[in-house]
Amino acid sequence: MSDDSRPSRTAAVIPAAGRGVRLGPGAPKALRTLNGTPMLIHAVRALAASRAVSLVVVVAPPDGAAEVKSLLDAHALPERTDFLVVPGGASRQESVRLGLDALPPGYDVVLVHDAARPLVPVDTVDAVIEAVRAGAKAVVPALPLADTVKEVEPARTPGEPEPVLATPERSRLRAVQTPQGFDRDTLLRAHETVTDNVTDDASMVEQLGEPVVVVPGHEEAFKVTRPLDLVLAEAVLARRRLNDGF
Ligand SMILES: Nc1ccn([C@@H]2O[C@H](COP(=O)(O)OP(=O)(O)OP(=O)(O)O)[C@@H](O)[C@H]2O)c(=O)n1
Ligand SMILES: C[C@](O)(CO)[C@H](O)COP(=O)(O)O
Repeated sequence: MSDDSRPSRTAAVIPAAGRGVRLGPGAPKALRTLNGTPMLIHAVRALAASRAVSLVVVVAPPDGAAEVKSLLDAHALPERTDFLVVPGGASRQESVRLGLDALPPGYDVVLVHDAARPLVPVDTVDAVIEAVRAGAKAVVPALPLADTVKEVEPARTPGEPEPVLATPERSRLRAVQTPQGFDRDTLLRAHETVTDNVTDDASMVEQLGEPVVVVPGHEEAFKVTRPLDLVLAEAVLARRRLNDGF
């Protein structure tokens, strides 16, 4: 387990500014509740559970910074952790960059964690931090795939059959999660340099030509994307309560 006794200091940026279109109509995804508590609060608690994380920067929906500040004030969070809230942007990439702009000096390890992955276990968070502290410039937690994957020629009309182009060797593929962990300077350089639209921060570091390594992810770090994921997330919380003896 990590601790703060080493000179290295770790901050986490939590992009939480997405609408959650795939989840269906309603409040911005991070503000929707799981067992009565906003998803964002679950995600903040999951990151702040690591004793190595001393600052959490929450990137709120563009017009929701005041609401997010009130939510953080209204929920019990570890006193050892500082919190900042900034408004987000139109894409995940822009939201992460706005979070990085707000990072004060003195943090050399930076995690980027989706608010939409509210149940990541602290051991996964600590494993990512440890790998960065051990010298990796970019670390991603990931899992082997459960399904065979096909590369296709995407249909021009939804529902049309799609020709298969290839079947990539599954043993070499990983499904990537968050938190992704970075040496701060490398992540800042990636966000300053890469302008392509990408879906994760590690791929920006790859584009710099810097090495990225994978550590084991966790099933419970899944992303809440579609309505069925809400059912799964609440089932995981119910199982945890049972295991904790509540
Ligand atoms: N403009 C955006 C878009 C996404 N995110 C965040 O990036 C994370 C991963 O994005 P995803 O799960 O794809 O969320 P949404 O963009 O909200 O989902 P959808 O595509 O269904 O709208 C989420 O925590 C989301 O809040 C963000 O901070 N700013
Ligand atoms: C960052 C991420 O969670 C890694 O799996 C993912 O890439 C986010 O992608 P999305 O396109 O915003 O769902």
